[in-house]
Amino acid sequence: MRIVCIGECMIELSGSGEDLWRSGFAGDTFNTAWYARALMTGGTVDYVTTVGSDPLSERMLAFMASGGIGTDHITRHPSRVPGMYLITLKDGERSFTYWRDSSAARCLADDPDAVAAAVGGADLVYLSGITLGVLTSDRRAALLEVLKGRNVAFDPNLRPRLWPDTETMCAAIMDAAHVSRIALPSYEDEADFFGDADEMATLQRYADAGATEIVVKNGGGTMLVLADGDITTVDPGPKVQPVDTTGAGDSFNGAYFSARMAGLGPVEAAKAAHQMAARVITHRGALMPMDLIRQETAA
Ligand SMILES: O=C(O)C(=O)C[C@H](O)[C@H](O)CO
Repeated sequence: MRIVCIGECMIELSGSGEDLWRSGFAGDTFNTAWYARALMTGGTVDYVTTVGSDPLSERMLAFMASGGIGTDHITRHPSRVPGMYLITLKDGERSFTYWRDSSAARCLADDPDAVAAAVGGADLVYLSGITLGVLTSDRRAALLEVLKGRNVAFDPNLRPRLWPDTETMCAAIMDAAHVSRIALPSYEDEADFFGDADEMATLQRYADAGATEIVVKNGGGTMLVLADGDITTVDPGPKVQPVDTTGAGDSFNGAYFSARMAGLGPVEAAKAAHQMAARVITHRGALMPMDLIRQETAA
């Protein structure tokens, strides 16, 4: 089994709220690759992006490789450097400050043939609304063209700051939905920007676009799962008090893919994925160390 995740990994600054910051590497699609890699027992997880030729890019690649994530299809930009973001917390709920306007990752689809080579033979290709939001509209179209007809999983991960306006964002999200078999939207965000009246409206919109396997995530609330034409309501159990919600949805996706690759059905996979996300929000930053992910999952 080979999963290919496409997007932007940044330098992440997380901290205790005082002027002492811990730096790491994170970015939604990379976070998903990380959790999938930690939880999958075999197979390959590759990441596709563009990094720079600077020392921090080297460290980023070394970090990815140290986690067992394939970097062979990551391209280099001669002068651009990685983007960066800083996490601010309020009662465990995160918000981000970004420095990414001219990051190297914005060039990840400059060579569509290279992307086609990277996803060739993949069992699953994963991208997000953030992947789309860092690209120009022509590169976005070229990327979606490469992905047409493949087994594509998509998390809309709505980030309005990456887009000129809500209309452009929503149109691009639905363009990606049309090439996706699996959709993993989060209800609250979707309601904010698409005006969905309830979780079912979110599910229906992605089903209408052509997705046949859908999980509508819902923070700690009830999820909806569409699989084989049936819709199941999944109660995730008691709410967890978050320390830092960064990476919750991404870890959900990684655990979901790992569970599906291991043969679990979508409903069971969604339950396992929710358990992973519930653990992630008790840790600071997007990524838990891989050995801790494995230990806590085994316990
Ligand atoms: O917000 C982004 O673009 C990021 O990728 C940063 C975080 O790692 C991600 O949002 C967490 O889900």
